[in-house]
Amino acid sequence: MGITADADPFALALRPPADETPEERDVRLQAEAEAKRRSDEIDSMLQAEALSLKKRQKREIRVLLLGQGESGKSTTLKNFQLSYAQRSWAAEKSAWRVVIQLNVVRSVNFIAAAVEKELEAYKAAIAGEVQELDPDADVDIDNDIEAGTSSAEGRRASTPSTFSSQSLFIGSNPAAKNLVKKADELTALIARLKPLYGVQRALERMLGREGTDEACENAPVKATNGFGIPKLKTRRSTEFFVRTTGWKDTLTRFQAQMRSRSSTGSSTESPTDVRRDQVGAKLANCSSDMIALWGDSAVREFTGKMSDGLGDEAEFFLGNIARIVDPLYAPTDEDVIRARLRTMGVQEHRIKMENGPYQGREWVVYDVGGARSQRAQWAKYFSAIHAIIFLAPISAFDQHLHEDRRVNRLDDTVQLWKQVCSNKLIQNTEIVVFLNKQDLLARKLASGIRFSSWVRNYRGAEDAESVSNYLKTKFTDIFRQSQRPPSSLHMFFTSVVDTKATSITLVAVQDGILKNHLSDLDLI
Ligand SMILES: Nc1nc2c(ncn2[C@@H]2O[C@H](COP(=O)(O)OP(=O)(O)OP(=O)(O)O)[C@@H](O)[C@H]2O)c(=O)[nH]1
Ligand SMILES: [Mg+2]
Repeated sequence: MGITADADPFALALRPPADETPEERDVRLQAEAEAKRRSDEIDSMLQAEALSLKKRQKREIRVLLLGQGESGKSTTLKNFQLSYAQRSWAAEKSAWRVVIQLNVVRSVNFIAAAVEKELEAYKAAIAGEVQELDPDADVDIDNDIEAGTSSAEGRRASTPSTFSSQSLFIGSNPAAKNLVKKADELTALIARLKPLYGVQRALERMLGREGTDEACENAPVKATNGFGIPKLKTRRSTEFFVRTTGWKDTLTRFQAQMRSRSSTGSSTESPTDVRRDQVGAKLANCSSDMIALWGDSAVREFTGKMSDGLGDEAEFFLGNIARIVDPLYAPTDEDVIRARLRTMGVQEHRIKMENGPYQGREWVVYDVGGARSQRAQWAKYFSAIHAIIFLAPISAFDQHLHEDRRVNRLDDTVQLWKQVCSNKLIQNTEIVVFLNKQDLLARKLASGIRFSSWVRNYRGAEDAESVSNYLKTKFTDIFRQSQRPPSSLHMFFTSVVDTKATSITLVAVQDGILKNHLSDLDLI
């Protein structure tokens, strides 16, 4: 049996009252007409908004940057900003000063703690107070700073046992023996650098320190061996990060305030001013000792033998200490490109093209955190993107993940690449691969580190071109297995710290994306 008007609760509710007068009827009809007019108005507003959003989206090129931690994703993003939005790049440049100073101080503290650890081990051996140092253990500089101790002091409190002074001393780094010849000089130098622990903390607070990524510490991840690479043990990952991009606005505003205060001659100092002044003074005081530490041949030899630990930015910034700690220091384009600030979560960046044939069009670039604990967040960005740029840092073939030292970085990249290729959500997406860090690969191979020692199946020459071509073939083979159209893969050899070469690569990337997405991008 069907529902009658009497049984339908909606019809019942909307039915005019049975005793409605003609006047009441007119009022009711007028109110109904007014309600309909307003509803139509809202509908057409929503329609217009949806249309304008669609139009805007048609003018967007949405790109997702993927790859393990330190693969060069954020550096690639900076290249987009430098190439396509020079005005906003210039406006934000000065905000990077604090990050760059933090990069320098962090590297110096890391080296000082590593050297100190070796010298303490040597002294203990000489004094007969031998304690076992784990040759594979890393300097946990963040914990030392928090605890207010040096790395070696912190370590002294750990379980002692015995072994021969010879093996103790040679333990962690074969280049360590040359440090001993200068033990007293280096110990005094490192003692003078102690104020830099406080400077590191202060700089982190200026950026809005958010702590460490507990989730990725000692993560029990099973190491897979795509290339048959040895595995090592875990270590803590405690690199500084900020979660949002807001720090740039805060620092830019702060710097603008400073400029206006100095131009008006105002002398009222805020706590941040005081902190900044103290940081500046301590940096200036330690400047010559920082330069001396990095300039020391034994220290340089020792750090050169540490494959994991110092970031790729370290060498560049340590070579420029005097310039960076100068009170009038203003970051250059290259400084900003090289600055390292770990990404957490997924950050959306809108880059409006300020010039060129696509002026007015907008890049929407999603920059993700690459550490293992971050990767679960990637998938929800897979839909509605035009392209993925996959960063493979191929110089890292002899290095291990910060978050899990059992896992070789090249091996991890290969596993990630397999996952990207087999993902069903991105079957129609352009895939761009940057076989990145070519400059470091060339340098590493030239220094005598052999690719074939780490990738046992490799039989080619030990030069960057041969190794890169070998990897290109391997990456292409994996892509082919996914049975996707070969035309959707674009592969480039890159060093994304080279901004000139990268800007040319980005034009090729843009052309590749636009060519294959003519139908869904509103092109002239
Ligand atoms: N020499 C050299 N350094 C590079 C290259 N690409 C990136 N770097 C450096 O490597 C470091 C890490 O780069 P990022 O761009 O921060 O890496 P990321 O992939 O964003 O890392 P997460 O944010 O941790 O996921 C930075 O200090 C860069 O300057 C390269 O091609 N050559
Ligand atoms: Mg990043």
